Amino acid sequence: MSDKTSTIVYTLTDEAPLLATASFLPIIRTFAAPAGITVETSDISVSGRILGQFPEFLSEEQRVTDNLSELGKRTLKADANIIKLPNISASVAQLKSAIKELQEKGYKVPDYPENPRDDKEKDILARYNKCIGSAVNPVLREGNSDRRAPRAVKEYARKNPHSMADWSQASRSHVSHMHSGDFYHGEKSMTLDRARDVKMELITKSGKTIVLKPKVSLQDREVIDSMFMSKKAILEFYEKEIEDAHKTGVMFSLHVKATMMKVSHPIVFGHCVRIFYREAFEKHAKTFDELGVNVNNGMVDLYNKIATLPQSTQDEIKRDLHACHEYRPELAMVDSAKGITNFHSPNDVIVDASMPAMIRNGGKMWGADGRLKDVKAVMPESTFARIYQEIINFCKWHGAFDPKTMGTVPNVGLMAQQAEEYGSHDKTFEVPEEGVANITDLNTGEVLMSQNVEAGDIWRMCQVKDAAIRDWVKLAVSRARNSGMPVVFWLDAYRPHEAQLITKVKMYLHEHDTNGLDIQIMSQVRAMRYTLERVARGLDTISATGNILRDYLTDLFPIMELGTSAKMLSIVPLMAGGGMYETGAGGSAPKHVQQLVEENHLRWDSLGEFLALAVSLEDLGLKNGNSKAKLLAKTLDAATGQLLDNNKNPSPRTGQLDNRGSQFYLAMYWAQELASQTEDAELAARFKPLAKALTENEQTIVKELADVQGKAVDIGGYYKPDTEKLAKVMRPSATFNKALETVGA
Ligand SMILES: NC(=O)C1=CN([C@@H]2O[C@H](COP(=O)(O)OP(=O)(O)OC[C@H]3O[C@@H](n4cnc5c(N)ncnc54)[C@H](OP(=O)(O)O)[C@@H]3O)[C@@H](O)[C@H]2O)C=CC1
Ligand SMILES: O=C(O)CCC(=O)C(=O)O
Ligand SMILES: [Mg+2]
Repeated sequence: MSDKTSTIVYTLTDEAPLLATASFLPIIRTFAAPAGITVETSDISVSGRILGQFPEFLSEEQRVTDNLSELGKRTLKADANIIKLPNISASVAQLKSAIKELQEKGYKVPDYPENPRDDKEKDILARYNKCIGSAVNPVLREGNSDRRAPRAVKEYARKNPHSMADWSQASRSHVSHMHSGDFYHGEKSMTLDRARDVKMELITKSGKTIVLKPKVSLQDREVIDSMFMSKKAILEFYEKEIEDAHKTGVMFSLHVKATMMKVSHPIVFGHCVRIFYREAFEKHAKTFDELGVNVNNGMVDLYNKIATLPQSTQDEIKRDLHACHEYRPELAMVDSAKGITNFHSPNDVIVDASMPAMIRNGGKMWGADGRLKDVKAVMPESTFARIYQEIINFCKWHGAFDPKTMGTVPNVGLMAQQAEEYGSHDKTFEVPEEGVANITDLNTGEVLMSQNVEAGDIWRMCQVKDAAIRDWVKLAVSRARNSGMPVVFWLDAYRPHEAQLITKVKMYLHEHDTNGLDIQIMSQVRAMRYTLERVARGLDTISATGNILRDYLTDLFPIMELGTSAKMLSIVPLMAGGGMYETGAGGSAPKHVQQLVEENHLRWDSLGEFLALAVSLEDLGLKNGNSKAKLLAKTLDAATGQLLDNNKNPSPRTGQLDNRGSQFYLAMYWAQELASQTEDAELAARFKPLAKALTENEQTIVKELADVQGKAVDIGGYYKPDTEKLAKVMRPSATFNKALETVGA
């Protein structure tokens, strides 16, 4: 057993997952060491990523390696075994706060140059841009995605159903998307006949050639798409929908994915804000221009920038903004108590989580008065928005889903190698002038695809590699075989890109023994309807989808079934042979940090980490023939089962069992399982003292963990907490800490 193959890399990320790690990592290391497993860490937090970008601004001791790139390289190795926790996909406002915190801590990283004046500032901005949005996942996801609710978790949810609000047939909530002029309607797609290098260029009406992307190397049989969103069409669409919401008296909400679609969706978001407050923006255009206000980053940007103006001007602008509300619909709120609207920041309402939350709430969102109300959910891109209308239709007709009886919908997602839209940031452009946008072969000059575009349109090219599609089909077939569930490929034959995929899926299905399997291909809306009809009858159905629907469905169904996507198993079988185990599909829940700091209670549920660790250990055991690792996995699964059976999940309420208490119980059950098994006497002997110490001191430890709650604590920072302070806060039980030491390395 070589050292290399016995290593698990555990990521250090941000917010609640990072806090939970401060307590969980010592537990993992205690259990892993007797099996010869080393647990390394890799800091890929926002602050870590920033520091990794600017070594020359830092002192020798402050410098860190670019962990994200290193970890990205590791995913290409056959022995990679990575546990990846959710991380912040930062908005510009979050990035600026992180920079400020680092500067205050003595790290001399440069300011964020919003409007770079020279090459040096342009370089700084380019480096910072690598830290914003979904900067981590696309680098690490060198495999397709397998997300599902483990049986024990599903059973737990059936026995302990979360609340689901009622749906009324009279609900007025609905989804509004564009019906022309969006990415869907003008899309072109092709499968390459051979490897080619291409460029993306704009031939302007005035005769200029603007090269937007000088070179993209494409592989043989790769699928590429060219699509654009018309600015004119989206502005008209917003005007119409805002007016419609106002006239019909429903609340207005906008749902985008500005994290993953970090180039296109902030633009899509900004247009909506400017149309909503059109009169105020027209009146103050000159001032906003001078201040460099950019509401693509949300109203927060506007409020921050006008703060430099004389009070009377600020008041006038605010008055004019408020005046717009007179003839505009009510806006959905993110935090009604603090007056934070849907327009505050493009990352506050993230479609994959926000739409399920709305559906779980009986189709309602919060209004400014703190009440739940019917809402128009605006998602400009029609491609995937329609699935939400379909589920709304279903809920209006059949009522809310019942977590006690509903079936499960696991997902097999085409994600590898920056598949589809989620890999398109570096090939997405806001068109500067009217013209023809071409994807042109660099060697032959052949124009592969061309689009007529106008100034302000968003033009992008997406790619998906043949090997990724082939691997996805293989994964779908193997999940169907292993689970016995039917699989539906959610593919729309009318959409050019998906028509190309359908051809490939049909071709690659022939490579497998599909005898006895139920595999179908259906357009999104039909697939949704078919799946929901089964869900309501308690039947299970695997969804095999592209990258965006992977993201949407792996929040949507888990939130209906389990109350959160954080309890999912989320496996990325890396194409090079290794494995990455993501912890849930959930995010990093900023309000959890606030509760910890104010009340020393962490409500974060580490169930996702427990599940990920078990599959990571199992994989290590299987690949290395390490029977101890396999046994650790088996006993951990049993311990997690006990944790669920005994209801030892964290409570959201201060004073009750929290994340630390839940982790303690996991450790106790795990140690008991190891001590009592008979497969490996050595491991049993190693863990007996720990099992005894934890069992005997259960009450003391739980009390020690509860006693610290209720008071404010200092963890020495938000984006870069102080490691020692954090360890002290997250490991407050001396009895527990001492017991862990009994195992020894
Ligand atoms: N894979 C990744 O790296 C991902 C990262 N993100 C990032 O996460 C941040 C927040 O995103 P947001 O859209 O608010 O989604 P979250 O999933 O963080 O939060 C939604 C809500 O779900 C509940 N929740 C989620 N996970 C857990 C858990 N483990 N234990 C208990 N409750 C949980 C919390 O609700 P409550 O406490 O009220 O019950 C939380 O407020 C953003 O920065 C986003 O970019 C988002 C998705 C994936
Ligand atoms: O990377 C991100 O920003 C979010 C990822 C996400 O939502 C998911 O994978 O489900
Ligand atoms: Mg998601």
